[in-house]
Amino acid sequence: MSKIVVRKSQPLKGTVKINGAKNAVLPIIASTLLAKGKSVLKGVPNLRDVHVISDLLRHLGAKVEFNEDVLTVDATNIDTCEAPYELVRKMRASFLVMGPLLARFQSSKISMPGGCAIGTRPIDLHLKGFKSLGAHIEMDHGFIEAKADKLIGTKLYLDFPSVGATENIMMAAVFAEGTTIIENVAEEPEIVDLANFLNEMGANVKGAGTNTIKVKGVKELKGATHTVIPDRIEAGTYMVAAAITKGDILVDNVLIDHLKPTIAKLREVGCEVHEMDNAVRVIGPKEIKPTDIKTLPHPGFPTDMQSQFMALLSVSKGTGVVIETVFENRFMNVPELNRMGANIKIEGRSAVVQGVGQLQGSTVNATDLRAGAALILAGLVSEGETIIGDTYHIFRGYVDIDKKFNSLGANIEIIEE
Ligand SMILES: CC(=O)N[C@H]1[C@@H](OP(=O)(O)OP(=O)(O)OC[C@H]2O[C@@H](n3ccc(=O)[nH]c3=O)[C@H](O)[C@@H]2O)O[C@H](CO)[C@@H](O)[C@@H]1O
Ligand SMILES: C=C(OP(=O)(O)O)C(=O)O
Repeated sequence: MSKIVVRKSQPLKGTVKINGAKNAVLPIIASTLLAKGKSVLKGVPNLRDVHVISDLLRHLGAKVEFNEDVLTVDATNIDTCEAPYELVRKMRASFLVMGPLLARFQSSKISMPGGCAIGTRPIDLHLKGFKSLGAHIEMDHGFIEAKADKLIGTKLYLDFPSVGATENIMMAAVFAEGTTIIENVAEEPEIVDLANFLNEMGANVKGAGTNTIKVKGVKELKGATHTVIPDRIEAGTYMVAAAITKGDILVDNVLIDHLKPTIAKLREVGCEVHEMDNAVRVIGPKEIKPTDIKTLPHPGFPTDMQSQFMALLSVSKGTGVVIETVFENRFMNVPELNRMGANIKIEGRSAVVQGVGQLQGSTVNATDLRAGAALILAGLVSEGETIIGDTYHIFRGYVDIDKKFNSLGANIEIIEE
């Protein structure tokens, strides 16, 4: 397995181009199962997770090709509606094939996704939605089997605006008889991108981006061509890199509207942030001011940016509090940052981050994807070398992370072992 070595760097300067969003493309790829004919997805990031879901679709019988950043899927012929453990355990988003398979074939059997380093991550809300549409759900030997004679439009209220449940139920409802109204849904930009793609394929989905989505059942979907939205979390990570290294980075290919909470917090810590049409320039402050952060469903501060800001606050001039309300266990990177000399204390769902003058390079482990990104950010301003293990988490979500950082003046090396 590879390790990432990060050496202390000068202030990072230059331009970095952001790839398509992992969290948009995964549900969109799953949704291609709904259509007969070929779908062409553009701006697809070359990430481990994209390869995992492509393999899952191939296992089901779809034809999938991935060249440069274009992924084509033809799911006209599907051989099986069963997704095995080996494919689902690699990535929780694999469970997103259940909604489309149930919608198109009235049957689907998917291995239960496990928890992960950030929480137990149950799927009860997904199942509640399928049941409400008329599916019968059974759990058997670690599999969840959903079956229906036919799905019928329904009205349901999500107890929590879960991103995955909103996506899965929205996809399950596209062929249901009548109209499905889902209330208290997630409003993330990735939900809007999925709804746009579904509509491009011929679905009738309204309200994505608000807290109520209405899906009017249609008879069939056809393949469509779609460009995936830019990755707001990858963008945010490079924006924090400008702040922590006191550099000056132009982050290109972004949608400013999706970056509002990140921009607001960067301004609070003293950054100069210039918003442009499709780019944002972040100039780091001489001294990083502390701030408080509370993660929330969109449009609140994204949990996927929490770890990166934790690294930033570790070197601020003062004390900040980070409250994680979305996942119950997303502070696994705190002991790793503390190994690097940070001063962070956890109290339940809050972390009190007292800024220190200097971090020290250490041997640390990426406990999850964004925790890994946070360790890279911390490594950029640590004395000496930071050696990061369990790097596969990082490659789930960041394309060419070493090359992109090095083009800005960093000294990051991937060592294959
Ligand atoms: C591939 C993808 O898009 N991943 C994102 C997605 O994950 P994911 O879709 O898994 O996240 P959810 O929004 O579903 O989870 C949020 C919270 O709801 C809980 N929950 C969820 C479903 C359910 O049936 N029951 C339940 O209790 C979860 O345990 C968690 O505490 O949204 C998260 C929240 O913005 C992001 O951090 C992830 O990067
Ligand atoms: C938690 C994340 O992803 P996933 O839901 O795929 O684990 C993430 O992108 O930070």
